[in-house]
Amino acid sequence: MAHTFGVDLRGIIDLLSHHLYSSPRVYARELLQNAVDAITARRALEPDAPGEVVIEPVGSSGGTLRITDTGIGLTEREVHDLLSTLGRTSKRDDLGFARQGFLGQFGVGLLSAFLVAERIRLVSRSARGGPAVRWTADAAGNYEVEVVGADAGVPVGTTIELVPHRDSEHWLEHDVVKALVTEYGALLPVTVRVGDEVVTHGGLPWAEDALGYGEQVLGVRPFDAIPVEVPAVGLKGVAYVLPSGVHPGARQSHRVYLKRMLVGDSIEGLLPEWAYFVRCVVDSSSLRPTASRESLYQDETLLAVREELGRQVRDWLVRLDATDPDRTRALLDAHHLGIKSLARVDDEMLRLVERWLPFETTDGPQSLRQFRRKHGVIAHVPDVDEFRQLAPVAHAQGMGLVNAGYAYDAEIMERLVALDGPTAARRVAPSEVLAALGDPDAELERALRERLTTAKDVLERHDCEAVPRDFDPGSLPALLVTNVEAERKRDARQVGEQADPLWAELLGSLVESTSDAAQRLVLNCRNPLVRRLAQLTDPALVELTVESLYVHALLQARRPMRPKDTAALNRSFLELLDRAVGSQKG
Ligand SMILES: Nc1ncnc2c1ncn2[C@@H]1O[C@H](COP(=O)(O)OP(=O)(O)OP(=O)(O)O)[C@@H](O)[C@H]1O
Repeated sequence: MAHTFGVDLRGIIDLLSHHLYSSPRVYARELLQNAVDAITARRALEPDAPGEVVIEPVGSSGGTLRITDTGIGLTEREVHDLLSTLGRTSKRDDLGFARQGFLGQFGVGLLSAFLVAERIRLVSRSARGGPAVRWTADAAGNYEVEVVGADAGVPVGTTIELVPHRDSEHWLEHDVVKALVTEYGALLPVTVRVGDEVVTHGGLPWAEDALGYGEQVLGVRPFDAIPVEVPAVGLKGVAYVLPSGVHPGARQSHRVYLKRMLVGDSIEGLLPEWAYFVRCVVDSSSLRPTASRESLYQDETLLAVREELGRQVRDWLVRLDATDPDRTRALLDAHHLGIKSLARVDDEMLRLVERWLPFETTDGPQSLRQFRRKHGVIAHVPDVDEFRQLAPVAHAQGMGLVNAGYAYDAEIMERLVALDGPTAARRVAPSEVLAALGDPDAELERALRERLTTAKDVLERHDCEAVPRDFDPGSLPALLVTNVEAERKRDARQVGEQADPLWAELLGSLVESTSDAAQRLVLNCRNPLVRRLAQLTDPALVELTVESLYVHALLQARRPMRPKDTAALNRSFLELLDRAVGSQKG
């Protein structure tokens, strides 16, 4: 024998309120949506039919909330069929596909009224004829239907009345209702009133003043407003480029309307991740909402829309680059991370980065293109600290270096090589820079090494080995580099394989060092102070000079100062001062 499932309405309402909808506030949206759909249905029969929804919150109409529409209304049969059967809807066709033009489709929305009401009363008269009908239902699943009568003066349309739960009255009061209805429905294409106040806008506010609307929505004046459109899903709107201060990890959130009804303010997944500095406000006629209508269904269509919107933002960037260099630079300043990330996979973005984004170089901040024009190749170091150490050395040798130690830099260099060939960019190993330093005069080196033996304690204290070398400019007394022996040996072998024999030999001499000190102080024998150091006889002065040179080189390398470095700085500075003042007195 066949049986039919029974449904416990209380269980279903509990499911809706705790697991489908995030808050009881959605009741306002569902009622509004049904009213608008009813007007749409009526206008399909009578194009000139009135389109108005009036909401009277608790207080203005006694202890209940009333929502009246001038829609298609319901016949007695439809009331039984559509309102009293869970999941039954008039908004799907015979094959079960959502009908064009309607907001609803699942046949459960009306139940959300039970999130705030213990009883729903509905009076309706169908535009298709027949008497007015009254339907009364409670949250336990009991309902009654009665015919009001053909001559009761009920106009075509529907009035729904909610009798609130004891603790839900505030959801139905004027201020809350007005705020909810305005938030969800301000852009709806019908007139919606809360009491006497019309809350609908009439048009799309971003179409009138995109930047002004953006400022209102974002709380800050956008950098720019890009009109976006995806006709395949009836989508139109604006992509707002944020002015600055957005973190790349920040969650993207967009304001999305479906058929002019708000879905939400923090909808994700509408733009590719790289566009983290863009926020959209869009309305679409055919993107699919989830059953709660609080987010978008993640399907192939949404993926295609995401691609297309990403493409439109990117095209805007390319246009900006071609027409407005100053704004392009300002944009890159604010959002270089997102744009760099895009440059890894997009050649036009790569060119934009190459032309406009300032990189730290031995010639000061400049674009890769500028650097390449001067040096022929983008010689880059893939680590910020390494760059800081090597930059003064390289600069002194007239060797140009680019700091490629920030996010995406290395991949950008690889892309440049892939596009423009191996001469476009080249990674520079530390040993390559050090190898360019010459051998000092033998006599001077011998004298200097003797002094360095005197200052052995100072050098040991700083875990440092001193190496005399000969290089330009003579004004630079010393350089401090990290002695990463293993890495240097590896680099040297690598460079040695590629470099000419002379270079390979120089490299070999550097690598042969057996010191396991963590740092290397490269003293410049061309520098007058270093030359004088070689002649000093007072051991205390030798120590003071070596420590001062060390501290100076440390500051030059822009390394973070550890407490013992700060102590050394104070000690040497004060002692030098003391000696200078003392000698003045004498
Ligand atoms: N104000 C109204 N005027 C006319 N018919 C209505 C009204 N409200 C509800 N109905 C009828 O009741 C049916 C069920 O409504 P309900 O809100 O539960 O689901 P839905 O709107 O079809 O879909 P969804 O669950 O996506 O909102 C509707 O399909 C519609 O036919």
